[in-house]
Amino acid sequence: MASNAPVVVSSPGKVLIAGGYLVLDPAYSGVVVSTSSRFYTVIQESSNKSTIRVRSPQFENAQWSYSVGFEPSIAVEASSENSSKNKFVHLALQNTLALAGEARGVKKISEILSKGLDITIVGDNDFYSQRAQLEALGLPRTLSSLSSIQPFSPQGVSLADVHKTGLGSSAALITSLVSSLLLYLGVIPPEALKDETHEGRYLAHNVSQFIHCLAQGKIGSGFDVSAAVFGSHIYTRFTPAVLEDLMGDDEKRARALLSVLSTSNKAWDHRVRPFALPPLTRIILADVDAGSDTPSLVGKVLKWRKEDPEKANALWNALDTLNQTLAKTLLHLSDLYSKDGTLYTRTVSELASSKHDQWSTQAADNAVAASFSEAHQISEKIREKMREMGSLAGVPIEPPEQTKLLDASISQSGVISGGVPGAGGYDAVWVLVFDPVDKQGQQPAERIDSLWSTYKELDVSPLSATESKAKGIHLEDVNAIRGLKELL
Ligand SMILES: Nc1ncnc2c1ncn2[C@@H]1O[C@H](COP(=O)(O)OP(=O)(O)OP(=O)(O)O)[C@@H](O)[C@H]1O
Ligand SMILES: C[C@@](O)(CCOP(=O)(O)O)CC(=O)O
Repeated sequence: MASNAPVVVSSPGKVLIAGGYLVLDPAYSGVVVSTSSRFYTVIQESSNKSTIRVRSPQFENAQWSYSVGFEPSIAVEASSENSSKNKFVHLALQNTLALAGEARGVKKISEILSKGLDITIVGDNDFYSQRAQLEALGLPRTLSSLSSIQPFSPQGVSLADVHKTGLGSSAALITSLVSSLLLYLGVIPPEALKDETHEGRYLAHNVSQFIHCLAQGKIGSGFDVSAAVFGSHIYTRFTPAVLEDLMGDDEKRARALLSVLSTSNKAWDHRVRPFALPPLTRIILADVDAGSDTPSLVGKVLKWRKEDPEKANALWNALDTLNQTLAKTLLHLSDLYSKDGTLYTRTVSELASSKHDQWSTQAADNAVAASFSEAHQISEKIREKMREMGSLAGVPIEPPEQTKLLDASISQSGVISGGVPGAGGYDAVWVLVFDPVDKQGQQPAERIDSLWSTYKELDVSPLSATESKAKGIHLEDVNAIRGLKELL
């Protein structure tokens, strides 16, 4: 694929709307929604022989040079002149190039790299808190203010100091970087990034999943990388054993990279089942400025599960049934739309201007209203169980401050459901609202916007993301992405 035209590959961020904690166990599944906010990796040929230069122009001090050696095997070395390190980028380069060497032969890879590479990485504004930008522009924290911030806005800080919003920046970054390299080095064809079921996409998944685990120093559930590769879906994790051999030992890694990461390795047992939010709805995310430490929440919940397995398993089974029912109900709504779009569209317009407790009248003889009402009730039960898990494990999964914010949000007209994403804590919420075709009067999204921007008890800032319907990794045209070409 090496050519003079830049190769641009994007990957979406994620929101785990159901299945936090449970998704760590292959016996359960999580419902993950991919976001319109994406990471973009641009690869261009450079004139620096066997040198790879990587830039992240949104950050201070974020340019790294690497030299590539080919004898006795492919080795990527960071230049001693780099003023900072980027472990995620370095490991992605080292392991993707090594795998490409195994797949295509070291000679071929050294030919492709004979001119060197210039790589530019950017993330949509949503991945990083835009509070400071909005303040500098004198704008309120609303959805419309966000659209006036320049794309890929400079953050004015180094990567180490940036305030992330929880959309999975490192997973989206690794996936777009790894996939763009696999494409550039001819390991996968462009079709892999267009066709949802192409084998090359599965390879991009396995390689990204491994490198993300290696960079994070642990084998997590991997739902974030999976969303970055495949888009919204119902995710069941892989058994961690598949990666164990590659995690610690450099020697084993050098020998077994391709055989472990190959799509023919049957030890990859993760499952990706289709999911999408219902038509004429919109997810709205908020960054809440009261960070919590996900690893410590996870550690405590898993410790509680070990100590009190009977109670924990009963709670997890009940939660899983609710999570799967929520996914099924939301998917059923897409079916109802396909069967009778007119009824569906009309019902959404009606429900959009009333509160969830008034939907039961329509629900009696309208399957669309009944399913939306059910989706509301199930997600409230999920919140209840997540709070119960929090209090049993002694961790703030949906702390009282977030309960108040969510209750106030969900009681607005036209709001279907909501919750704390992923591991929960203080730092984010999501809500699902109607987005009717017929936009008369105040819209549900505007009600949420106005509630959040005037909310006094917590510092809430919306994100601009909606659900990405483009299924995961995407091959882009540099001219079609606003603000990208100017950064190259
Ligand atoms: N724009 C970028 N350019 C280069 N590297 C980046 C960029 N954004 C993130 N990274 C890499 O990802 C690392 C952050 O990973 P970490 O796992 O802490 O984030 P995360 O959990 O994915 O965050 P969040 O889910 O809040 O977005 C950074 O230290 C850096 O190595
Ligand atoms: C708690 C957990 O299930 C989800 C964490 O998700 P998030 O980073 O809070 O979006 C951990 C994991 O799946 O890796």
